[in-house]
Amino acid sequence: MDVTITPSQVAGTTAAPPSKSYTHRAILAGGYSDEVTVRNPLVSADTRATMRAVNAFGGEVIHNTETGTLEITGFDGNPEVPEDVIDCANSGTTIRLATATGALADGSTVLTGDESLRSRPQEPLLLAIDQLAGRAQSTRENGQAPLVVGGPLMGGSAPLPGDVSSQFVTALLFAGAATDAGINIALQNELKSAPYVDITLDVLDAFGISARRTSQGFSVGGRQSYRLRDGAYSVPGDFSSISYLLAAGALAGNESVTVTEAYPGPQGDQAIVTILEEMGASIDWNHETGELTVTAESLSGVEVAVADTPDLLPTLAVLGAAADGTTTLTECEHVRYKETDRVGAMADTLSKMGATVDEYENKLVVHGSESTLQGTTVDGRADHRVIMALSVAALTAAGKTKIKGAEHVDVSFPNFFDVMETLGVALSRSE
Ligand SMILES: O=C(O)C1=C[C@@H](OP(=O)(O)O)[C@@H](O)[C@H](O)C1
Ligand SMILES: C=C(OP(=O)(O)O)C(=O)O
Repeated sequence: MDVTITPSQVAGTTAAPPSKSYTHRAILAGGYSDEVTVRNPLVSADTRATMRAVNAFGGEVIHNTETGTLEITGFDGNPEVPEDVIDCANSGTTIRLATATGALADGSTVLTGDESLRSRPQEPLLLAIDQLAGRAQSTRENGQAPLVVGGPLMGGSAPLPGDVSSQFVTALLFAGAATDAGINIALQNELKSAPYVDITLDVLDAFGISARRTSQGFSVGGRQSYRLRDGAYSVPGDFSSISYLLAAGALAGNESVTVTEAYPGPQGDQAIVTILEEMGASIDWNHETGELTVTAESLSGVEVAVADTPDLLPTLAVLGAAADGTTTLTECEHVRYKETDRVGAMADTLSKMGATVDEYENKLVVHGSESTLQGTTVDGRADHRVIMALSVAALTAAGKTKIKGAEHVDVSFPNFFDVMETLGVALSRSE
């Protein structure tokens, strides 16, 4: 599907979609448990991949469309050897978390995904699993999926680089609780995307699993049982998704845009609120009611290190292109290992729209004052975040912008374009 966006002003109130990161973890923790209800889950292409993984390991995930809940019967810490290959589609979180889960089973698990996923790095996790007495291989021996993993993983200590993906840490903490020995992770360098491990610790704690930071990295004790403390697990709103709504309101609001279900918590991407304030947007955030309101002002450029918040880079690049002055996004090398190289993708697509952008290995500089965005046809690179960020850029461009392959928003925000329409965006869909 292609979406053509006419420059529009936005206003109104909309609810934040449920968090993708929390939903993946709640589904997997439900899989590791006995019986669990997950309220307010994100049901999207990526979280469906994690549901498939839990089913493959012998659990059962049922989406009750009447209550909007997921009813999970878990495999209770003992994943079965899957009957078939697990298709993780486009989801990095799924393949990493399911790879470590597969390493617990007494047999082999085969995992693969789409072309994008099969190009993303997995080697550090495979080496760690080997170190922990499991077996893990890339079929092409290039550190990428398809992967074959076998167990049972005993646990122990493993070194891990911190600058490729925090999902390796998350994967080992989830699986480590079900090993005999537990797992100690020794980080070899500073952890990027660190708040995502805070989300992991938050979900593990809710499921009664004790895991912690150590002076070297992280540690989880073995022989623990996943048992949800409360009757059901409720997923909070997603701040990465919220970032597009706030950016639209900050750049193209004729009145304010209010996002509900925006409660403060461990999500690193809630930094979008302070970054927008620093750029000059007017924001009102009621932490108790979860209402977050933005009113458009003229924005000025900022310097932001995205080490902790990689998923904000596309949104920030667009904000920078529409702001006065220069926006510099630093510590962004790991943002190249996503569904696409998002540093390169934003540099190319925003340049095509008329922005002046300088791309460096670990830095993206957007010269807002030298940029006049023009509507044109851009390729969404089959990447949900690139597509959503470009949709926001299109609101302020001169003329219409056509975004190709826009259906990929189904990865994290399936009704993104419907929500944009309810906020006043004029758009059309075509095949
Ligand atoms: O654990 C998670 O839920 C995620 C971690 C981050 O990835 P990396 O840790 O690979 O940077 C983030 O970019 C991704 O969208 C979701
Ligand atoms: C990178 C992302 O997710 P994943 O790593 O799970 O594919 C994302 O949602 O931007």
